[in-house]
Amino acid sequence: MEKARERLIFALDVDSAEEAELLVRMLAPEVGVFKLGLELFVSQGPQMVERLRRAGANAIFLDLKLHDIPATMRAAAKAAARMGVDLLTCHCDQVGIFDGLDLGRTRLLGVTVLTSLGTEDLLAMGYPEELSDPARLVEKRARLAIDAGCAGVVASGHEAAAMRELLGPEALVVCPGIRLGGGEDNPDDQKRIMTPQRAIAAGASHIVVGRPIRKAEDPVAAARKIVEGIAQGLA
Ligand SMILES: O=c1ccn([C@@H]2O[C@H](COP(=O)(O)O)[C@@H](O)[C@H]2O)c(=O)[nH]1
Repeated sequence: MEKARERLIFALDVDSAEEAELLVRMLAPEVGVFKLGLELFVSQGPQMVERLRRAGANAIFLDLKLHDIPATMRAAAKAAARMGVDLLTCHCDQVGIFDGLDLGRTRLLGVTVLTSLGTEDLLAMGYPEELSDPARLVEKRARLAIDAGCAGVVASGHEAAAMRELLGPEALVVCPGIRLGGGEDNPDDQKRIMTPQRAIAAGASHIVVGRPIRKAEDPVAAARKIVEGIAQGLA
């Protein structure tokens, strides 16, 4: 089960430092990586990284989805690396953004197409018909992410198999938009959803889960059930 647990990333989408610490203490035995996203980072600031560590988070994923000109992206990535986070997300619109940059233990993940987006959203954003299928755009953006110097990508479970084939066995393929009952569960604002088992079996290295654990009656039991799903997907 240890191998399965390491692949579960829990999204700490709360705005209070105390609530985040409580969740880390409660879920550390079940979860491999804790994700510090925009809500908590903007509310509490960089000090939150150290607070999560002290609460028991072994690995921290800073999900800031950096998006700016190369000089600003590089400077922000270096600042995140100084905090010693394990993973950091960015949008990669230009080749070679991070060329020659030593970020130590911090590995970069390129965001491909947000899991809350579907074909209609891409058309509304101005993408042409041939790129309005999220899978096509994910592939293009994954290539840019790797060319920019990322260790992997964020994509939905629907693209996990294609990502694994394109990027090879070592790449990180991190999949949010996870729902336990697949299409039958409440998707909230997610459009491209998949079960833990199917996402992992398709080639995801990690899955990201927030509300299905946080809003469960028993978050520890929900996390355990997800780890079981991951183990089945690995088998
Ligand atoms: O494409 C993306 C990229 C990041 N996320 C983040 O993952 C979690 C998902 O939360 P749920 O409650 O399990 O839906 C959230 O923190 C997002 O910011 C994503 O969903 N999709």
